[in-house]
Amino acid sequence: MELSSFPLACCSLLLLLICSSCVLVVRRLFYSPIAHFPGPRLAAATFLYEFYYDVVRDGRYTWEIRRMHQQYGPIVRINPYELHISDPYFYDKIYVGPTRRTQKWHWSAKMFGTTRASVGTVDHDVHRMRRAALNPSFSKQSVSRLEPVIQRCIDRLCERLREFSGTGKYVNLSNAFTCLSADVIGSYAFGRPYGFLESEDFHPAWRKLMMDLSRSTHLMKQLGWAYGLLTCIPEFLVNLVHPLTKELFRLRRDIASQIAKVRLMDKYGGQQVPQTIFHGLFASGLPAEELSTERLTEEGLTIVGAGTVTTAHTLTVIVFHLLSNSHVLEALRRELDDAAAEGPEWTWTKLARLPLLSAVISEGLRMSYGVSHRLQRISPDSPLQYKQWTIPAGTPVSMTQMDMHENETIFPEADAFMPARWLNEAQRQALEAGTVPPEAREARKFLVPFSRGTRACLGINLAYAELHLAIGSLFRPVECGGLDLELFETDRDEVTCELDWFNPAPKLGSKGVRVIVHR
Ligand code: HEM
Repeated sequence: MELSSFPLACCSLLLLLICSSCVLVVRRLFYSPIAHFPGPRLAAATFLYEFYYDVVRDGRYTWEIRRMHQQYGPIVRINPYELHISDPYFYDKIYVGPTRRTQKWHWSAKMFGTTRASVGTVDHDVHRMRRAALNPSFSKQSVSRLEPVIQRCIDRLCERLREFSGTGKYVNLSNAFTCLSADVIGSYAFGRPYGFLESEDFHPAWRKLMMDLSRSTHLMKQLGWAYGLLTCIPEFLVNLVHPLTKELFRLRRDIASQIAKVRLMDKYGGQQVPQTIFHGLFASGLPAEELSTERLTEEGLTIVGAGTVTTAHTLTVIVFHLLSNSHVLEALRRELDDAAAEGPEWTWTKLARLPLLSAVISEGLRMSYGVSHRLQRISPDSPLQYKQWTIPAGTPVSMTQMDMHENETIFPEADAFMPARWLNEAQRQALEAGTVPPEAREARKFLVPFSRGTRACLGINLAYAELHLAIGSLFRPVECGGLDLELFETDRDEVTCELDWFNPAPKLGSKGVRVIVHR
């Protein structure tokens, strides 16, 4: 190309870009199947609106969507393709079981960089196949078999915490719980714990990595192609351009090598093979291409990520509120004292029957939300009817768990930690009278930390087992191994969700929930 024609080529290209952008905007605003839904025109015209709140302002679109609902009503178009609903009574119509095919939206499914894992699988039938292979490892029975491993990790955590008593040093519980959940999932996925609980300071870098990856989900969604590009360039360059991606690659490599080991064990280990999630996958009958190390590495990455931050966050929120509400803590200790007096058995089954402990866990799950990001689902074959609105088949529709859990009509004083809201009247009176309430309330229609339907959390049973065993063990009588904890320079801000990084995150610069361990 001659030098003189270069500016002309640039101008033509620019003009083409401007014209095609205009056509795109007109199409989105006037000819989209959801053009008639309410919402800001700018959000309907371009993803830049969401980009501004989630990338530039670091995870604030969730709150902007709340504002939109105040202005436009319970159904809002929040970007060129997606509708968001704020109505707890509609939740079960979006997050449905196998009776209706449900797809994920390819645009948001790539936010974890694992589109071949169950969590990132768009297609309903492929997801069903992948999920069916994983489900047996996460059934109640399988998790009950895992209980000794979970309890061993919790006992180790308690021992490690006890080492801090009398030293005058505080412990960062946010980090400690992240080590606990990572060691549990490491043991179950690959047959050996990561060993993070042995780290002197509870390995803050691990939690930071998990949260940084969580934070980058918005960028992955908006600029998924950039991640694809990063995977193509040499690793030493990746480190210069984007150090977090280098860490992610390291984690991927580590998981891939763990999977390769499990594969070898599975082939040559005979009867000695430990029952791990990946051993279960190799025995699941999935077709060979589904068992490639590349795909299983993505599954492993999600399992490690999903099984770590979520449970740790819920535990942190629960302990913070218990230590801030002495009357609830005293009642819980009484319940656990009585349970301990019944005999040495200390199992998930026994603890799950304790009404106040279960109520504390439900309230903790409510206040920690599960995930803070809206979850998109698509009904590919049939339209959805919401009030007078017909939502065309194939439209991504989302709701936000945080909106459900903070709904004042359903949960009055939603801001307050009130486990009693999960107890019936008789149980509540018993609690106020200082006795242990008899049995827990069942209906929890609006508590959705794990989401619902075919795409709901895979690890529900594991999470409940960890929560019951960990809270039950931390606050059991001291002579049975329990602990006496006190908050250290920690206020509510440390557990208040200020930023939506898919997982709830507190304000920037947060130091985590810190405690002093008393003798
Ligand atoms: C308190 C703890 C937990 C909470 C609140 C939670 C919440 C959730 C939610 C809301 C989803 C749906 C995400 C989506 O639609 O994109 C999900 C999916 C998932 N969770 Fe959990 N989770 C927890 C613990 C765990 C644990 C311990 C594991 C262990 C492996 C786990 C593994 C997964 C996986 C693999 C998925 C993807 C499932 C699929 O798409 O088929 N989670 N979780």
